[in-house]
Amino acid sequence: MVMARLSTSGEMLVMVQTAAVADEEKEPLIKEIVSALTKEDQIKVVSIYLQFNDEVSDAARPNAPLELIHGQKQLRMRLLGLDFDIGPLSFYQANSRTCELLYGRALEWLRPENEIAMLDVCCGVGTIGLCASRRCKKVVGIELVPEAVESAKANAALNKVDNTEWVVGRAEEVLPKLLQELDPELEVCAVVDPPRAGLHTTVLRALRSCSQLSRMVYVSCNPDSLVEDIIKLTLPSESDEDPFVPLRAVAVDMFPHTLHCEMILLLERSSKVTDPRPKAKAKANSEAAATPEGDTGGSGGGS
Ligand SMILES: C[S@@+](CC[C@H](N)C(=O)[O-])C[C@H]1O[C@@H](n2cnc3c(N)ncnc32)[C@H](O)[C@@H]1O
Repeated sequence: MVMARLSTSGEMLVMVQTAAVADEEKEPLIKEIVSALTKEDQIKVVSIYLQFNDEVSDAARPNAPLELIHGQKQLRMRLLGLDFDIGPLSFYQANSRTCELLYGRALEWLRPENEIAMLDVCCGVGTIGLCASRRCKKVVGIELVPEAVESAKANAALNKVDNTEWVVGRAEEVLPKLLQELDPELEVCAVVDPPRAGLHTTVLRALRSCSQLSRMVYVSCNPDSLVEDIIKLTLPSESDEDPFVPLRAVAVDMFPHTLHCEMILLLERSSKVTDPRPKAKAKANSEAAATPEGDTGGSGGGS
């Protein structure tokens, strides 16, 4: 398996994954890979990693042996005026250009302004949180992969951002405690951007029951898990007076010529949203009253 990542300046990081090889086969294998990947002038391969993976999986595995066999450790990406250094094991959006549109719209809807604190749940190398950090009081990012969290910290320093905090761990283990320990005076908003499986029930419950959390943007690459999670965040229940309400949604064509896309969905607390339905109902009633004998234009029969 070969994973290739192209930077905005045309440089490439490549990770080659094979089954483990005997010690005496390793050197010749490395020589062959490096020579094959660097002889092409048109592609500037600046970093090559080799990972041994004996499991039945073609994904980058955080705990499998990994070796830098050529060039620099990380690839630099430029995004919305900031620089991000990323390694081979960290998630990074596949399409840099569309990614700017995605983050731009997500943050426009989220409005992480002034004194508000922002949670970046499943933050990867900290891209969304860092893009928001100059607008809000504080950003707290949570991410499972240690390499990505190290990059998020380094990326904050690289961009001279000093109001962020990055926590490594599973969101379902870290987030409930983190929300409980928040300064109660602080208003909070959140971006959640989980993997295809969506958010863990514990995370959904913690987000829903945190009254300081007024607004949330859900970024998703899987409409099935998005729908399931949104139902859990919005369905009215007797014990919860103030569920979230979905307000806006848009699809972003992150993967052109495929059936896949990213979704952005804005949720606000129901107490902060004016229900448009009474207005619509009042309008329909006044229109019906203005029609002679309330005639709706039909043949006169009831329904
Ligand atoms: C779709 S990516 C989004 C990353 C980042 N927001 C971005 O736009 O680049 C999902 C991220 O969630 C992380 N992740 C997966 N399961 C997680 C969990 N249980 N808790 C926290 N992070 C998790 C993955 O490692 C990955 O970085």
